[in-house]
Amino acid sequence: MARPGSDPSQSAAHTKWRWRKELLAERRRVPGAVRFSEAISLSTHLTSGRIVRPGQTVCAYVPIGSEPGSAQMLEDLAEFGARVLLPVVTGNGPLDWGWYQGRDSLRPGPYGLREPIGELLGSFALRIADLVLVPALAVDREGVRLGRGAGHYDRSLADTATGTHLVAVVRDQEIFEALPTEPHDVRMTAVLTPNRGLLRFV
Ligand SMILES: Nc1nc2c(c(=O)[nH]1)N(C=O)[C@@H](CNc1ccc(C(=O)N[C@@H](CCC(=O)O)C(=O)O)cc1)CN2
Ligand SMILES: Nc1ncnc2c1ncn2[C@@H]1O[C@H](COP(=O)(O)OP(=O)(O)OP(=O)(O)O)[C@@H](O)[C@H]1O
Repeated sequence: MARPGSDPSQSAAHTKWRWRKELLAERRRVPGAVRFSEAISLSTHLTSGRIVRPGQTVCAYVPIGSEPGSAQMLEDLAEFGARVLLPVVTGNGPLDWGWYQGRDSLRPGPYGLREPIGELLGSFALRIADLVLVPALAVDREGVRLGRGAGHYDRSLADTATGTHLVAVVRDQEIFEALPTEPHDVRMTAVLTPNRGLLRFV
């Protein structure tokens, strides 16, 4: 990828915007068959018993567009015995959460998202999670994550209990040496990729 340089005359927010554009363009070029096999690999890691154990609570996400993963990943996690929470966008504040109750329990939400139809548990539901799978466009060696730029996850993750694993999910090529960062960015504790599995930062 043509990586946007770190021009000191540009703000971090502007540099982030340039990274997002490149990363999204790169993702759109990934053939469907590659996406499909990468999604299977992610599911295999998540149900290996080394990342999540049956009975644990996982905040996951329903992948949209070219994001890594699949709706099947949620089914696989549930079948494995994990309790799966999904994010619900309610405005500009932190995300709300609802239980994943099967593929028929999703309805269309904003930005082309699919969201759970059940009861909303409130933003603090995140505190019962053992692990949060965080959608990301890229992550760096220090755990800095680049998201879509709406700030939903940064606002939500500030509330997680200490000890909660924060796992960015990206493609193997989306781990970089150093990404632009701002003070509100919440560091990930690990990254999960299809081919390398789980890499811990701390
Ligand atoms: N799957 C998923 N769920 C998520 C997020 C995410 O990044 N991915 N979010 C992370 O904060 C929150 C929602 N925020 C979002 C903010 C912007 C866009 C967005 O720009 N969507 C594109 C279309 C996406 C595509 O097709 O690739 C758009 O509306 O043009 C999506 C989600 C909560 N749920
Ligand atoms: N904890 C916070 N409190 C208030 N505003 C915040 C907070 N975190 C992020 N923001 C605001 O949200 C906007 C987007 O932030 P940023 O570019 O870091 O998003 P992102 O992490 O890439 O996206 P997302 O979290 O939605 O996936 C910024 O304008 C930022 O000021």
